[in-house]
Order: sequence, then C-alpha cells, then structure tokens
Amino acid sequence: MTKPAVLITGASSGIGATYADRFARRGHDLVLVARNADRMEELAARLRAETGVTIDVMQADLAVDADVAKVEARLRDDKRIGVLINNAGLALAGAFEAQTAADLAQLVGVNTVAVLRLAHAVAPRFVAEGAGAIVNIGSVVGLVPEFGQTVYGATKAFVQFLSQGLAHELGPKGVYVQAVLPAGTATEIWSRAGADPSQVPPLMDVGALVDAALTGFDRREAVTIPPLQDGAQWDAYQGARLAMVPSFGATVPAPRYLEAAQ
Ligand SMILES: NC(=O)C1=CN([C@@H]2O[C@H](COP(=O)(O)OP(=O)(O)OC[C@H]3O[C@@H](n4cnc5c(N)ncnc54)[C@H](OP(=O)(O)O)[C@@H]3O)[C@@H](O)[C@H]2O)C=CC1
Ligand SMILES: N[C@@H](C=O)C(=O)O
Repeated sequence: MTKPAVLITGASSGIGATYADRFARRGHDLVLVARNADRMEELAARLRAETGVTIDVMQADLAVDADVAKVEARLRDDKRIGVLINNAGLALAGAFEAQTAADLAQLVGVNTVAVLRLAHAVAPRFVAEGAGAIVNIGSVVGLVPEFGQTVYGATKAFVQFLSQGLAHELGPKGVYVQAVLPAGTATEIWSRAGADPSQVPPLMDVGALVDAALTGFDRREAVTIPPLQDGAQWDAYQGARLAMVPSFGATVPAPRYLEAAQ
C-alpha cells in the first residue's frame, strides 16, 4: 500500500527538518515548505540519496498571504498528501510593551493564521477521504503564562485549542489530529528569537523530541507532550477542566460573586 506523502512546514531547520528525515526514512514522499529554499534543497538532496523517496521543495513565506495561498492550493489539489505537519513557527524575545506591532503581527501570522489556513485547506479533502492526519506543533509555553512569553504562548495556546477542537470535530470523520507540545528543544529558534543565552532553559535533543512525538503519532495520541514525565498529570488537568463544564450551564452567578467585595 502506497504511503501518504507528508507536507512539512518549517522544514529548513530544527524540528521540521527532523520530521523530514524521519518520514523519509519511513518511506514517505515529502513536500518541504519554508523560506530558505537552499537549505531545503540541501536536505532534500541528502534524503533522496539516503532513502530514495520523492521530495518536492516549496519556497514560501507563511507570513505572506499569497505564499500561504500557494501552499493551501497544494494541500487541496495534491491527493498524494495524507499528512500535514504544521510546524513552521517563531518565537519573540522581549517584554510585551517593548515588542513591536510588526513583530507581533509576524508572530501571530505564522504561528496561528498560517497554521489555521493550512489545516482548513486540507480538512475537506481528508474528511471526504475519511482519512488523513494533521499534526500541529504547539508548546508547553501555551500552558504557562508565568513563563512571561505572553504572545508567543498565546499563539501556542491557540494551536493547542485548535488541535483539540479539530480532533473532536474531525476524529469521528476519520481524520487524526495531533497537538505536539515540546518544551525547550535544541534548535535555532532561540537565536532567531534573540533570546538571552543565559535565559535559555536546558534543551532536549531535537531528534529525541521528534522521535517521541512520532511515538505519540503512531499511537494516535491527541496531545503529545514529550517532556512531561508523568502523563497522568495531563490526564488530571484534562479531568479538572472537564469537571468545570457542567457549571458553565449556570444561569445565576456563583455565590462568591453575590457577596459585596470586602
Ligand atoms: N525549539 C523549541 O524549544 C520549541 C519549538 N517549538 C515550536 O517548534 C516549531 C519549529 O521550531 P524550531 O524547529 O524549534 O525552530 P527553528 O527556528 O529551527 O525552525 C523554524 C522553522 O520555521 C520556518 N519559518 C519561520 N518563519 C517562517 C515563515 N515566515 N514562513 C515559512 N517558514 C517559516 C523556518 O524556516 P525559514 O527560516 O527557512 O523560513 C524553520 O524551518 C515552531 O512552531 C516552534 O514554536 C515549540 C516548543 C519548543
Ligand atoms: N520556542 C520555545 C520558547 O521560545 C518554546 O516553545 O519552548
């Protein structure tokens, strides 16, 4: 049986390039997407030689509408593609009040709008086929406002919610949706973001990260958090979240809000 092709965004370095390596070694043809075509061509040449798979390179800036539209069209029209790895992303150092509007627009555009648009481009075809997989790369930062990476974390919270919502909507229609939440991982994101080296946490090897994420993928896990040593903590978190839902049907405020503020 022919394996589905895999479209990977952010494939020129780091986690995306590692996903490319791993899926090529699994025998999947690839479509690589990023701005740096030279780095993708270099990776593609190596992987073609080592694995024999077919690899297409698509140069695209996912902050640019026309480029996102180009990738959307490929996802809609290329029926070989059965897996979308929504990986491309960036971080942004600095305090909220000091970050520029332009930098924030780029951050939100790539980390959320592009992720949404590409998932939305491929979902109708996957639903019609009753198959397909969408992998969205979030971050543990999306769970921790206390880390002080507010807008980056907000983009990752968006990715996580989008993924869990799509898993709820598309799972029954045969489409697998996975959210992958890495913690600090040894890639170029830190230098690109202008992070203070003294503030960079201990980092996981990128190969170990992706291999763990693929274990979750193979198990069809909805939310994969490779650095979380006790998976039961996530289950408890989900349980506590869902335990609040019945209250959301209340039509009167909770008693704690009926007493005048002291
Ligand atoms: N490393 C870490 O600690 C963690 C990373 N993540 C997430 O993992 C994902 C991958 O990041 P990582 O591999 O670490 O970092 P890298 O900086 O190594 O890779 C980022 C990738 O995204 C691509 N990219 C960035 N901006 C654009 C753009 N405008 N258009 C198209 N592609 C773009 C880059 O390619 P190019 O420059 O060629 O366009 C590159 O291939 C991101 O979503 C990140 O948020 C999540 C948690 C932890
Ligand atoms: N990219 C990292 C922070 O900048 C992360 O998501 O942990």
